[in-house]
Amino acid sequence: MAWNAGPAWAATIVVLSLFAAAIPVVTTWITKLTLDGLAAKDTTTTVIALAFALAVLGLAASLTPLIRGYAGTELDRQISLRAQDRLYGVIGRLPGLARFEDPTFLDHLRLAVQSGGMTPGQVGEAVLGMVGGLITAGGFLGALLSISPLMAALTLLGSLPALLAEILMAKRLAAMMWTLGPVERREFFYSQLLSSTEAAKEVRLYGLSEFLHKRMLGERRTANAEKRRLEQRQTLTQGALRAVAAMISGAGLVWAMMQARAGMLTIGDVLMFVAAMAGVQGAIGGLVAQLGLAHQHLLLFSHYRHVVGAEPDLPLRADQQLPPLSAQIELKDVWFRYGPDHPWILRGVNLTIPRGVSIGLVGLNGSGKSTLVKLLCRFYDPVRGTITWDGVDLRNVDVADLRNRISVVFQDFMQYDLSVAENIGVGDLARIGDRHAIKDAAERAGVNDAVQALPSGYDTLMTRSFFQEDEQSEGVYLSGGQGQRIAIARALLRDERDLLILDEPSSGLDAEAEYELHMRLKKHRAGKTSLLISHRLNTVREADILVVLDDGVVAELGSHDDLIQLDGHYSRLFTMQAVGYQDDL
Ligand SMILES: Nc1ncnc2c1ncn2[C@@H]1O[C@H](COP(=O)(O)OP(=O)(O)OP(=O)(O)O)[C@@H](O)[C@H]1O
Repeated sequence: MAWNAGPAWAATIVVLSLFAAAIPVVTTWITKLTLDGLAAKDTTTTVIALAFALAVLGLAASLTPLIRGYAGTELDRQISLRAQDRLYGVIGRLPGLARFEDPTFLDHLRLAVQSGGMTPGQVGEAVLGMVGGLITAGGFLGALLSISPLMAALTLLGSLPALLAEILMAKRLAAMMWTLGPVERREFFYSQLLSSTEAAKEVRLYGLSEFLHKRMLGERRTANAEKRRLEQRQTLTQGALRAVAAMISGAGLVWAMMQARAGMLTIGDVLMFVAAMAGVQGAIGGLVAQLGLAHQHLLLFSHYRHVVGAEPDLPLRADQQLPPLSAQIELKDVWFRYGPDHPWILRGVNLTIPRGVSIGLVGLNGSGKSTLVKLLCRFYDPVRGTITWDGVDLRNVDVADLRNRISVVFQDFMQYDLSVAENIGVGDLARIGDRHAIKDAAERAGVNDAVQALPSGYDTLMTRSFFQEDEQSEGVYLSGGQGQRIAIARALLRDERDLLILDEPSSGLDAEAEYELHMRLKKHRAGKTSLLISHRLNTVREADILVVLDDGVVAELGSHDDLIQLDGHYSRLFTMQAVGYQDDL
């Protein structure tokens, strides 16, 4: 990945890293030769040439890290861009909702996002650091061998425990990060609540700040305690290993001095020896640290790989075309629950939605109406039974094709921190710049006048979290009902779709606005296939077919008059609402 992201930068880094690793060894060797030359009173120009070489090496040693650092940062930027592109591309292409409701996947996702796509670059850096460390250590060890094979072996041996300890620590660190995943996600959740605009009202009214604050700190303390434990172990281990290394160096130094005093070593040899001891230990220490880092980054990278390699949460078989709806959508014995441990929500739903017919779907809270909508959009597949579109099983068509044929106002609709025009335009990206179509959709949703009255009309931002594009004026917050109408306009922008689904589209509107909206929608839905969910039965009574969902099945089906005559659930609920209104008179 690092190579593909920026081959020229990667090559520069490899060459400079190897060069930088060799510089200390060559410098030390030349210094030894220079000192020996001076001690032997060498009067040839060799000493001058050696000194000149040292000066050039000094220059290279000071410039190399600078250029290497620049190349490294640039390569990191390119890798990160590529990795983010891939990560969010994969997340965006997940066809269903199941992954977003799976805590294990969400933990992998958090760690993948947290690594920011930097891990491939960091692993590459660490590997290069290790290769560099090997070159430096190898060079110095060679030099050390020529002076004392015993000291060379001891130095090497002294560094091995550090290598093993670092691998162990990296493993523990990665395991800890995984264990702390849910803790840190909860901490993030509390901190978001404390600082979010949406939650600010309730948090203040119910006096939740202290409560959330304490919980947030509680999670942080748990994470800190876990991290502290690991760091204490790490500090102890590293302290012991450093002591061993220092003892070996000290013993080596005493030995070298004694040898020099006895005339067995030259001044250059002593310098070479001292530098080689420090160089080998430094290089192996660096190598060990890089190994630990590489291991840690690789483990973090495994979360990234888990997410980018995630299988689609729905089996994708696009072997059949999805033609425009010509006959009907049919649910046959549809059973559904959100997971094997969850209760059944739908228990054998049979329902036909003929083309050109308006359906009104009613039922008590939790009866499964929105779940049925999610199945029609194929955010999940039925556990048993089938949903067909003109006889074609939804499992066999491309989900993008299916969704392209549907327009929905969800009960929990979105309000984006974008301009009003864009908030409507995202309903049909091909027309996001078509101001005429956007205005037309807003008019049909009954929100055009309100939008025109905003400071910048359709260009007004629907948030006060950002400044407008001019960086001067602020956006606005719309009222609940106005926001809902914008969501309706968004759905109406794609009104040539085959199926229009409206899940509680007027829950936030006042009575007059609701009446007016339903009159507009009635006109709009006439002759089109639509599914309207509402608890206010006077708004669905006009539908061609009313469907009552109860206990996971279609309990009643027919026109308003049929169901009143049937004297069942619908009749009871309708009468209750009607009487409620009359009592108020
Ligand atoms: N993503 C989910 N994971 C697990 N359970 C869920 C999920 N979404 C909904 N449920 C459960 O499914 C049941 C049906 O929910 P659904 O939203 O479909 O009901 P509804 O009929 O639309 O209700 P309401 O009238 O309150 O909007 C509820 O018991 C709910 O707790």
